[in-house]
Amino acid sequence: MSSHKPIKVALLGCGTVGTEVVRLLTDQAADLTARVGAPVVLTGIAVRRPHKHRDVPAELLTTDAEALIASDVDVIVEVIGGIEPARSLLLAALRSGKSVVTANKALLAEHSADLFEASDASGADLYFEAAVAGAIPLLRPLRESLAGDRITRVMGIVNGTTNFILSGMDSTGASYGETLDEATRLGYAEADPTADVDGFDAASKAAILASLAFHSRVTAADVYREGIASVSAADIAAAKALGRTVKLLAICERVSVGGDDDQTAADGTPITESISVRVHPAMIPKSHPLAGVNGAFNAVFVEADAAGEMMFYGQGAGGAPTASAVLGDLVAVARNRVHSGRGPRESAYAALPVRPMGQTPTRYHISLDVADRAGVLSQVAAVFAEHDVSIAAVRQEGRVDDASLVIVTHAATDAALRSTVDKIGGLPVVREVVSVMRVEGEEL
Ligand SMILES: NC(=O)C1=CN([C@@H]2O[C@H](COP(=O)(O)OP(=O)(O)OC[C@H]3O[C@@H](n4cnc5c(N)ncnc54)[C@H](O)[C@@H]3O)[C@@H](O)[C@H]2O)C=CC1
Ligand SMILES: N[C@@H](CC=O)C(=O)O
Ligand code: NA
Repeated sequence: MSSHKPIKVALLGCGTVGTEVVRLLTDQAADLTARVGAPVVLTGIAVRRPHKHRDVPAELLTTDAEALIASDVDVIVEVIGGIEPARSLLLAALRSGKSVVTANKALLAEHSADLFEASDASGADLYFEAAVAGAIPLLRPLRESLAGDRITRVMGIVNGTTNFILSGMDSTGASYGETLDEATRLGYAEADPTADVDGFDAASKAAILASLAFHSRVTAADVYREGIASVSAADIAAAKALGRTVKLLAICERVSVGGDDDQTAADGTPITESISVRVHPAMIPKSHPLAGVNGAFNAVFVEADAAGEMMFYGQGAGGAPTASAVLGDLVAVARNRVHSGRGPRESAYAALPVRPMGQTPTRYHISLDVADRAGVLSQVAAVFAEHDVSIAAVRQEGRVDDASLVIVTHAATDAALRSTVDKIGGLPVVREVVSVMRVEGEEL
């Protein structure tokens, strides 16, 4: 039996994730006590609608989240989502020395500076493993296990809803709308699913990943973002024809600053390294390990100087998987309280600047419908040359009166590639730009 006084926990929000947190806390109470070294006791649940039917102890429900935070609880678990009132509630909790566990990526991607400052001022823990890639242990490896290495790249599928939709479109030809409804029914989608399909959710996660991986402060506003709304059946067919598949990727990578860039920091010192943080659909080869990640599963590749390549894979969304990560954090902060310890602090010391997307090296796949006559290829190739974009592969297929031309480029700046596509689209010999998509995960 434990001799330490109970660790009192208050839950804010009781929706998809909150309900599962209550279930796990209840079902595993004895094990949690043994693992923490003290009983972990849920003392209140703040909800918006107390009379709604939920499978949780009704006597714990309250609509007064502030009062719960002001009570003698040790840990606040926040699964409300969104910026306000979550931000004010968590700042109040941290300032009064309560440990905080949150799954709220939108909040962390915008207000981590304030939250970490409040956590530092009082010495209270701030844990958020559930905020990125659901159940998958990813943030703790970045913050702790890899803290002695130099991470160079983090690339992955971090949004379950969009991966569920793209997988459905690729495998069964299911429609976008049908699969989105199903993802919402299964508890994967955000309260407002446009956060998923427009890439905001993945961009928040990319900001959190880049901040931790590169010890820099990156907010959601710094992340280049494209969602999946523009991914068409033609894009998916074009990818399939080339042995590729389309995924919404979050990519965070170090980019060396070349001689031409000549960038300087505000204090005049030359910048030698920057980071690219971006979310967009991309074609990846079917042979790439991320290509086999389907449904609401997430997977994240991490590359580090000494460790080499690692991949983290598992359930990235849904009530129970997300609650697993919340409970893991809850055990960690409870243990810290029992042993008077503290989790890792934020380390934004490297302060690497985020590179504008236009200056980021990317590669494009371009599929064109062109007139089938002599000289077309040379006209198209001339536009690439004019923009200093080098072509890695070309495939041309003729038909009766028109032909298709598929081009994959070598890396060039995104701005040069965009200008190239714009100019090609205006050539009289080009009937239609059928598909344009970035290419990741292969060397040519
Ligand atoms: N559902 C998932 O797969 C995952 C969700 N998350 C995050 O977890 C958080 C919760 O997500 P879900 O449970 O899916 O959302 P949800 O919408 O099912 O639950 C949120 C609950 O909070 C309640 N709420 C809103 N304002 C409140 C207030 N002022 N006081 C008390 N309760 C209030 C809502 O009525 C709702 O029941 C979000 O930050 C989300 O981004 C993170 C990873 C995965
Ligand atoms: N809506 C999110 C939930 C988990 O973070 C997703 O679909 O991944
Ligand atoms: Na996680």
